[in-house]
Amino acid sequence: MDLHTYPDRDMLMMRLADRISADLKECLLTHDRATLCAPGGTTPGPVFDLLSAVDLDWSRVDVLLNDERWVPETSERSNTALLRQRLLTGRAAAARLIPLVTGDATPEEGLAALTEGLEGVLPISVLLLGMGEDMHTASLFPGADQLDFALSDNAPPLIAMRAPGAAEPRITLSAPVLRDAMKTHLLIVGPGKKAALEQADRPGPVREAPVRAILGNAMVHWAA
Ligand SMILES: O=C(O)[C@H](O)[C@@H](O)[C@H](O)[C@H](O)COP(=O)(O)O
Repeated sequence: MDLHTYPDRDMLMMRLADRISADLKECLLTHDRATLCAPGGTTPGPVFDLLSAVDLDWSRVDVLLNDERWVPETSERSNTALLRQRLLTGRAAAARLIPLVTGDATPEEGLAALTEGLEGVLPISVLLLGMGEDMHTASLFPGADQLDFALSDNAPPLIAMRAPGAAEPRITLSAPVLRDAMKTHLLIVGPGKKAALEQADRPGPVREAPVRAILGNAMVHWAA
């Protein structure tokens, strides 16, 4: 495992934002556009704040969530709202947001339109992921109804997912799309997630620790 440990969370967020912006700039040197794929949840806000001020050609960047909770954007659980408030502001307001939610009642109903919206933005250039203490990443939760499908090599890019560990239905990128990313960073903080990471790093079935699907490709960034 490629684990990077930082003296504190502030340092982690600064160094990670630097790395992600360098990855994006490098990609834009040789490609017309770059895709930055980002998590929701409570951890990445400070990285987004720092990135939003970075001087790069954001008009050539597509921003896509790893996964979305099936809630309206007015909900405080909306990952899209988090991106709009913390990342797609300042200089980064010029980036293009690729939606992962529709006004449909269920993710199954929105799936086809959202999958069409992914055309031209894959593979992911720079992938930032989070992880839960149950070792889920994106919305690949242990015990989720579509987990085996989402982990399979022939999975479609987007999957509707319901899981005991998730408060609402989700839509998530599948394991093959996450694994195809050119650069992958996993952001975790705190002792509970460190212990979970160590457990995931031991051999075992991916379905019991879905983060294993990407662990071999990822730079892992941790601070207490
Ligand atoms: O919508 C989500 O919940 C995510 O994208 C999810 O995969 C997240 O990254 C982890 O659950 C960690 O979440 P925290 O940062 O809140 O611990």
